[in-house]
Amino acid sequence: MTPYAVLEERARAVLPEPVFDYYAGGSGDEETLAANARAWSAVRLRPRVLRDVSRVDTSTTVLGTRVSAPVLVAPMAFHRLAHPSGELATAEGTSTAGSLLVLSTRSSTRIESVAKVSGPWWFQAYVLQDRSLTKDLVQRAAAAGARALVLTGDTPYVGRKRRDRGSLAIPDEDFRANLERLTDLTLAEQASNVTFDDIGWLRELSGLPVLVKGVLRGDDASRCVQAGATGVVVSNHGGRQLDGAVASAEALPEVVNALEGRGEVFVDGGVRSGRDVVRALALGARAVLVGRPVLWGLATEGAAGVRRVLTELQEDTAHVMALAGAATVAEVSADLVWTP
Ligand SMILES: Cc1cc2nc3c(=O)[nH]c(=O)nc-3n(C[C@H](O)[C@H](O)[C@H](O)COP(=O)(O)O)c2cc1C
Ligand SMILES: CCCCCCC(=O)C(=O)O
Repeated sequence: MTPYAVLEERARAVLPEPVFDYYAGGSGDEETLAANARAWSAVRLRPRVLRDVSRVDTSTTVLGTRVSAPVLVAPMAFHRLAHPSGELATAEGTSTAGSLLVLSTRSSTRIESVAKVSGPWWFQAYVLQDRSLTKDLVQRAAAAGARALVLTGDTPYVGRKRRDRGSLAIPDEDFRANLERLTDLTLAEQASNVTFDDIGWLRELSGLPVLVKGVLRGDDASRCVQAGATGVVVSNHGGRQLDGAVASAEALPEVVNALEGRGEVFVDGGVRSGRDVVRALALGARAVLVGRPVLWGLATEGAAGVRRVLTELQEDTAHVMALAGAATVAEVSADLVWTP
């Protein structure tokens, strides 16, 4: 079993089945969920020999913020389903690992409380049916110290997951952690009329740089940047939205080529090892985001588990960089990828 599979099994053992299924599942037949992991494996590396790798530095910057490694925490909903300390534990584990948390609109803990215990963090924005709710959330996030917004663009409707058999109960207090005044629940659903124009709207509201998450095409990435985005996150939502969508590793080169350095490119989906991190950087990503592994760490050991997942990924990244002949993140360049 891979270290990731071992961790996943540990989480399965401690989580109620509906919660595990909600976290682990993908949409439809889970084709894209499976494709994500396979596509990283298909990227072969061309290691350099006879390079001085006696010291390897995995640190880098993301939108100007220094992080200990190019590995960030993806936005994920409802961490209190995994652990009573929820997003507070995730924020603590993330900052002690020197990483950066992207806090979900669907956080089950108040934004301001997370901000107090967090290192650098970004806020993930879903545009909700009642846009005044979104306005309030992003302005609160900016006031609480978020350094960027991540607008998720791939969720006009939530993907249908067969593993969700309707038995997942989200406690009202978790659902409403940041939506106390909500009376009509439908108003807190994702809006299905979000467009490129909303990038400028969010920038103006918050005064923050905006990344667009869920981009899988070069033309969309270009339009995001033209509309004012500072970059994009290449993502298929961890295989939870359009099943059959291209794997993230397959989409990344098209997006990187289209942007030609006009914005920072991040990627997520199936990143499970230092090999995958190095593959992503070599294909042009600034950093990766990891999702489910962080939830498994949180479920099994709280903040310490989140920290462990991130530091093990960092250490593995350093090891893979050394064996590939790259002493710094800048040295992880396109020539490391083998093209048949
Ligand atoms: C349980 C769960 C909840 C998620 N919630 C959100 C969310 O609230 N907002 C969002 O933009 N993406 C959300 N995502 C998608 C992640 O941000 C990310 O794209 C994906 O998990 C990365 O794939 P990985 O889990 O294979 O690493 C969620 C993913 C999972 C597994
Ligand atoms: C009941 C609201 C579900 C929000 C969707 C969170 C998400 O992006 C995901 O589960 O994936």
